[in-house]
Amino acid sequence: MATTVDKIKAVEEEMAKTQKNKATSFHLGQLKAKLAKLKRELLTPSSSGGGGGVGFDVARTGVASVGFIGFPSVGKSTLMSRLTGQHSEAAAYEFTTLTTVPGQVLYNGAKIQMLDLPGIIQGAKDGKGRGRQVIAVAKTCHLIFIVLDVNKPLTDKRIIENELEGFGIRVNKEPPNIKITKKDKGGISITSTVALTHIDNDEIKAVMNEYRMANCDIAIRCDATIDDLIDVIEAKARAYIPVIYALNKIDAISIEELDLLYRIPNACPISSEHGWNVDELMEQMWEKLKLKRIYTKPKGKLPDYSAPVVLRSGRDTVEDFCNAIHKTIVEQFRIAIVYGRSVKHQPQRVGLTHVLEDEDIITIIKK
Ligand SMILES: Nc1nc2c(ncn2[C@@H]2O[C@H](COP(=O)(O)OP(=O)(O)OP(=O)(O)O)[C@@H](O)[C@H]2O)c(=O)[nH]1
Ligand SMILES: [K+]
Ligand SMILES: [Mg+2]
Repeated sequence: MATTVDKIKAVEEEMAKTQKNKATSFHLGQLKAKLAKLKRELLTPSSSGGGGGVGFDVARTGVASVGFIGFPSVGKSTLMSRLTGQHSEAAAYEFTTLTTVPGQVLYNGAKIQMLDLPGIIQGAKDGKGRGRQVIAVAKTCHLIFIVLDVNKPLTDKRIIENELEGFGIRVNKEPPNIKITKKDKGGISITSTVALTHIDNDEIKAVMNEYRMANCDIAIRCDATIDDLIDVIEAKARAYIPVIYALNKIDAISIEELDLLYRIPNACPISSEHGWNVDELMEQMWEKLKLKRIYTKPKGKLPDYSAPVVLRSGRDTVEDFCNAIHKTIVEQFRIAIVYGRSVKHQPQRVGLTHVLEDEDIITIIKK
């Protein structure tokens, strides 16, 4: 019997043979959906040849985690030791690091977990080396540092991105603005608020057909591609994760070369060995993580600026704040008084569902 990897290869070959035009768009849509389903099968731990993060995952600490991904010997472990003080074995030979090594940094009062990971190689997503387990850990992180050696070709960047993409990670991207609502009958109806330049209705219908979704309303609010549509259907298998390219070993290049590196978006040139520009890397990390520092002000006293409660965006309501301090607080909660960017009036009384912003000051009034 053909393995999932064989089936993927067959579909990819057929796609390569098929020219994209009006007559083939239904067929191509079907193939793309087939491919996405096969890839999910490959990555689901229970299926044959699958690989989850089991064995490579470690206990999570702190408010957010950052995973280090890169080819062997680009300097991930040197960076880890530099940032966290947690020693992670570094050496001139490849695959020095064989498992996840956790460490922690305290930045702006937030405890952030750093995960040094083994190096991956091209083809990792298809099961080469232990790449799948490594990428599975990265998929659960809130931010990924793609570490690159600036002495190596810049095409490495694209190769690593492909590996992550193939594992369902979407790099520096928001989920596509497409809403699919299932119905009992009535077939497929497609509405779009912008002109669709990449897909036609035939293709969309082919994908929905392949997923056995015969009745649904599809509202498209972006110039989506067929891959975007599939990403929305496969939402459970996708992770939208911010990435910073840590361009390491800049001590080995010239100033002219360094100037070019500064033009790459989402990149931060560094030298792990010498500690050059790692402050900048930490600043970029802070921006990408979008954490919110909430200062507590005991009634009638000054706010405590020394130890903020740090929340992640999306889990940033007054209720989340209460739970971050102690589970029982919500039961005794009457009202909160908030100063800062999240409120119009300074101060303002708010309830549990109110969304807080970075550097808000809060007083909890109990029943
Ligand atoms: N010149 C220079 N060398 C560096 C720098 N950072 C790391 N190295 C060297 O690169 C080699 C590999 O470093 P590691 O930290 O072990 O790299 P790694 O990515 O963790 O490697 P694996 O765990 O094997 O995947 C070592 O010889 C380091 O001394 C740097 O900023 N500049
Ligand atoms: K190494
Ligand atoms: Mg290492």
